[in-house]
Amino acid sequence: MAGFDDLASERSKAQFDVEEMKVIWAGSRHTLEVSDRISRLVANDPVFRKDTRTMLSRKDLFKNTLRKAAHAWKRIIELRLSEEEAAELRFYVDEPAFMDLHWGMFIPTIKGQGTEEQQQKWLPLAYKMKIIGCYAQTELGHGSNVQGLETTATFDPQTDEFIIHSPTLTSSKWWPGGLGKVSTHAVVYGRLIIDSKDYGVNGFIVQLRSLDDHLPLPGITIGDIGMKFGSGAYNTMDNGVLRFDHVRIPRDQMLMRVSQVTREGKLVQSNVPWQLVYGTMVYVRQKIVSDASCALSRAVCIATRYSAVRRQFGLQSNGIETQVIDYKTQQSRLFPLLASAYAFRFVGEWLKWLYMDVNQRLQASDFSTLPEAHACTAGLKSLTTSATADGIEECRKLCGGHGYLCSSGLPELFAVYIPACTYEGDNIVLLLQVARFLIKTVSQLGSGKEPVGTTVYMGRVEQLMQCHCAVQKAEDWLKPSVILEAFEARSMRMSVASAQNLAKFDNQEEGFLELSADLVQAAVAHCQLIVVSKFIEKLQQDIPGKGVKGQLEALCNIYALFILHKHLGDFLSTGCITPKQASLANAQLRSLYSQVRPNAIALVDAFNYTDHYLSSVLGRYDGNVYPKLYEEAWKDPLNDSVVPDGYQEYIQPILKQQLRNARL
Ligand SMILES: CC/C=C\C/C=C\C/C=C\C/C=C\C=C\C(=O)SCCNC(=O)CCNC(=O)[C@H](O)C(C)(C)COP(=O)(O)OP(=O)(O)OC[C@H]1O[C@@H](n2cnc3c(N)ncnc32)[C@H](O)[C@@H]1OP(=O)(O)O
Ligand SMILES: Cc1cc2nc3c(=O)[nH]c(=O)nc-3n(C[C@H](O)[C@H](O)[C@H](O)COP(=O)(O)OP(=O)(O)OC[C@H]3O[C@@H](n4cnc5c(N)ncnc54)[C@H](O)[C@@H]3O)c2cc1C
Repeated sequence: MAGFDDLASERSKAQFDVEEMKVIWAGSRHTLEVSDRISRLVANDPVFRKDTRTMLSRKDLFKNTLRKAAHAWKRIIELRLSEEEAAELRFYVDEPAFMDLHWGMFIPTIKGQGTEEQQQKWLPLAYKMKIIGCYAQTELGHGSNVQGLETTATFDPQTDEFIIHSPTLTSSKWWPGGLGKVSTHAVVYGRLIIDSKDYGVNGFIVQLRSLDDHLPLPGITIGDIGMKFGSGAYNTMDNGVLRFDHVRIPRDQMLMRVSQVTREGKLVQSNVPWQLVYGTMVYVRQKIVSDASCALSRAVCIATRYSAVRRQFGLQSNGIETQVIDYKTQQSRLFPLLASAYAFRFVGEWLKWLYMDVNQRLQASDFSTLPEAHACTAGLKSLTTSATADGIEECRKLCGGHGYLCSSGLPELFAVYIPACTYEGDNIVLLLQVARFLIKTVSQLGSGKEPVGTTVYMGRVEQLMQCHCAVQKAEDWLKPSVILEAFEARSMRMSVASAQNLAKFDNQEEGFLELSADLVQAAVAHCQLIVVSKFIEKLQQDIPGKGVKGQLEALCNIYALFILHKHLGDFLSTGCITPKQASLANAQLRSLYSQVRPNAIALVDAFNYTDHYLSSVLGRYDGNVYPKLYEEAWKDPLNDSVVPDGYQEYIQPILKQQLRNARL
């Protein structure tokens, strides 16, 4: 039968050890074991069913999410799951919910910005979920511009309290997830005012709702901000609005790791940089990069399996049509996304390491790597989420008409994913942060301050400004050193050109605004270089398993040459490569697609996704697409009755009218 046979035959063609690739994708044998076990546990639990999500009203959808969250918590306790296993369980439940913000932002903020004492007080309550918290930073009038927040926290020395207040409509907290209907507490960001002096934005732990009856505490107005894009999707989350009318909290509820307010109302700065107030965002951006590879690989898995099952045109001698995955156009759209999923996985792994490293250094009062950690998390968050959002939509198109059906899983995945381009920092705003970092690095070249970390290549500025690409034949593009040099030279030259253009302005801030579109492109080039170089570094590790390394090399080359092809203008205009070398890169890319083709299904099997997680008829492991699509259609509530509700009121009168007209 079509589908079953197609995928079985594809799997038999694989030229590498899929089980070993699963370990590489998971990160370790241990992680694979945990994620495999937990994903099956979730898939086999009827409470975690997802198939009716797009058909529920907002209220039913939300209540169902609450039910799932409560059930998830119950299972975590009953099974005594570790922190790692519990996080996996929440991941595979696959439904945005207040829990994400509680575990993903509220707790990390207290850990990162609270003193030892504050952590001892609040963390046990949060870990046991005796309180539920969210992260209330963004306001109706200000999101990107954190320093523009208007909420005030005024110290009252009489009572040793802060008075939290929303002075204007635009100061209403707006967007925080989990705030609208669930959270009992929030970390609220507001301006610290002491003795009428404004000391800028700080975080405060504020109780919002009664722990007895869940009603808002006096002075607090709170609610949900309304339906968001798509059906189901992010509407399981209660993004909220919050206003304060002179709400009092004890002084020790200001998060005081970065600066402290004494009983006398004196502000004392710690030796840590003030930017640690932004620390949770660095943590979450790092996490978002890892999650991008999950969302993209999920869409790619669906589109790849379906492309092997779907046949159109080109009758072969045996009378069957061509699998659409065999069309070169399909390959040239699909395989770069497959390669990107792997590339984002590895850069995510590296970023996790970078984040752990910066944290360890911070504990030892070494703050030197913080600016790089900020630039890398901001830039890679931007790059990977934009590519993933676009990639999911491309996968929908790769599945033709059926991709537009909710049962393909792609519309909901797209709707749930796209806000990642906005939350935790608008992607353009974040690239501008990277651009500032690059300009600063370029301006310090030659000053004796050597560039470090991901900008170390900038130390070779003279060589990179002059080098000529050595490619003479298509296979030369397979050499990692050739690819790296081309990407380094492009990034170096774009940053230097931006810095030179900026230097022509008397006012640097005005210049920065004027040149911001070019600066963003320079930032993108730098971030793409990071992704390519981390993929290449990954390949230098010991990679066991028959054929695994070869497949990863092919994917790494596809990623790099696809980016080169997409941004050819950059590479040509900076003189990094010639038009002839560009055309050789293209020829090499085509040949790489042919190399990956027989392995495509096995490469997506290596993600080890359950059908429950994919929630897609088109992406089913068994390939049994058509009977299941047919079956799924009949489940739609519209098909509950043969004659639809409304027939007598609305259809019949039209038909009768037409009949009369026809007789006239
Ligand atoms: C839920 C989590 C669980 C899992 C994650 C997985 C998926 C996520 C799921 C759901 C998401 C749900 C929630 C989403 C939550 C949110 O969106 S919370 C709100 C997030 N808001 C933002 O991201 C706002 C973006 N804006 C900013 O970050 C800043 O305002 C700014 C754009 C960086 C500008 O800052 P500022 O006005 O202070 O200006 P600069 O002059 O540009 O910077 C001053 C110096 O500080 C350095 N800097 C800036 N940011 C940081 C930082 N984060 N860390 C370290 N350093 C930083 C900057 O480089 C300047 O340095 P200098 O040049 O040396 O002076
Ligand atoms: C689903 C979702 C969940 C969220 N969850 C939370 C949460 O839990 N807690 C929380 O506090 N917040 C949350 N947010 C808010 C989120 O962090 C902000 O929406 C985000 O930081 C973008 O800010 P903004 O909305 O102010 O966009 P704006 O800054 O208003 O952006 C609008 C446009 O202006 C452009 N722009 C802005 N500034 C510049 C500039 N300097 N230069 C060039 N262009 C610029 C942007 O690129 C964009 O195109 C959430 C948002 C969403 C969508």
